[in-house]
Amino acid sequence: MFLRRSVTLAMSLKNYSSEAKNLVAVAVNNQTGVATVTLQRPPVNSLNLELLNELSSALTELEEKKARGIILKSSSDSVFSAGLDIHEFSNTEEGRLKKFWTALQDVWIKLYGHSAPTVACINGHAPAGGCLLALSCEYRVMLKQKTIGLNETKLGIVAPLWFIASMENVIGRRLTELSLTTGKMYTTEEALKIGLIDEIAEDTNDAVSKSENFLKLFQNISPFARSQTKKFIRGNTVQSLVKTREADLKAFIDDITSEKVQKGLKVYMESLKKGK
Ligand SMILES: CC/C=C\C/C=C\C/C=C\C/C=C/C(=O)SCCNC(=O)CCNC(=O)[C@H](O)C(C)(C)COP(=O)(O)OP(=O)(O)OC[C@H]1O[C@@H](n2cnc3c(N)ncnc32)[C@H](O)[C@@H]1OP(=O)(O)O
Repeated sequence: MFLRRSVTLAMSLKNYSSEAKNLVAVAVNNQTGVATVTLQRPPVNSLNLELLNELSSALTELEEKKARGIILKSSSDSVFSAGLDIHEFSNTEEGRLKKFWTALQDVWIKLYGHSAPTVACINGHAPAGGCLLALSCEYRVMLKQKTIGLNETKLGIVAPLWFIASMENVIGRRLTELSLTTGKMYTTEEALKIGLIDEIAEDTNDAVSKSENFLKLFQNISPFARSQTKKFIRGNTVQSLVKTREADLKAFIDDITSEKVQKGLKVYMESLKKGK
């Protein structure tokens, strides 16, 4: 039985980051064992080092505590996540850049390969890294009239292979190639048509309820059989990054610190501000 009453476990009170803020809240329903993980870094949940570290710790804890399901959502119902925090890219101090990319790799490895069933409750726009988080889950419910996609080429950057694989495993190679090369952002309705998302929701409550319904499918399935099956299906994709983490990190640092990319990112940030 799924009860609406959620208890906030001790872990949700923990402050995972070095900043005196909670950027990720975790609430576990003690009846169902389902955890709701809420990104809460206004205004747009851009993914900086501190948020990624908190998310990574939360995913580890939910693995250890054998959560029965994870619903990933945003505290805002306008933006799920604006993707990676572009300010992290302009801070080219190598120590932080390395920690930042390593934290993103960690989050993806943990979320993509999590033992618990995962749902992205995409209650807002989800460009780039926001789309990556959604693609890492097993099911996607999205609010109407929002947008989603891997738009990296529009910023003059190249989506790494594991971003590409995450999309390819959901919508196939042909559509992934078209989507990434053009940096296409899909509307919710378009995303449903191509299978990038699974369901459309009217509002956040509806999205949470649809996410919970998906997780109910596993009520009578052995968690071991389910998670091993997921591991067989996703294992190769996860391992391809695990084995190449150092090279991937180096490619990121080389690319992002190049003069050409830095100039392009500056122009992109200015265009975002002008768009207001
Ligand atoms: C060989 C391969 C190896 C390595 C490859 C190398 C590099 C590849 C690396 C990484 C891949 C990149 C992944 C990413 O995720 S990059 C980020 C891409 N994100 C976007 O393009 C989203 C941009 N934002 C938006 O479109 C809109 O903000 C959004 C639709 C999300 C929300 O619109 P809304 O109107 O609600 O808000 P805004 O007024 O636009 O924004 C408010 C505020 O927030 C700032 N902002 C927005 N997005 C970001 C961001 N991603 N990072 C930092 N800051 C962001 C925006 O500028 C506004 O700020 P201010 O003007 O100060 O209020």
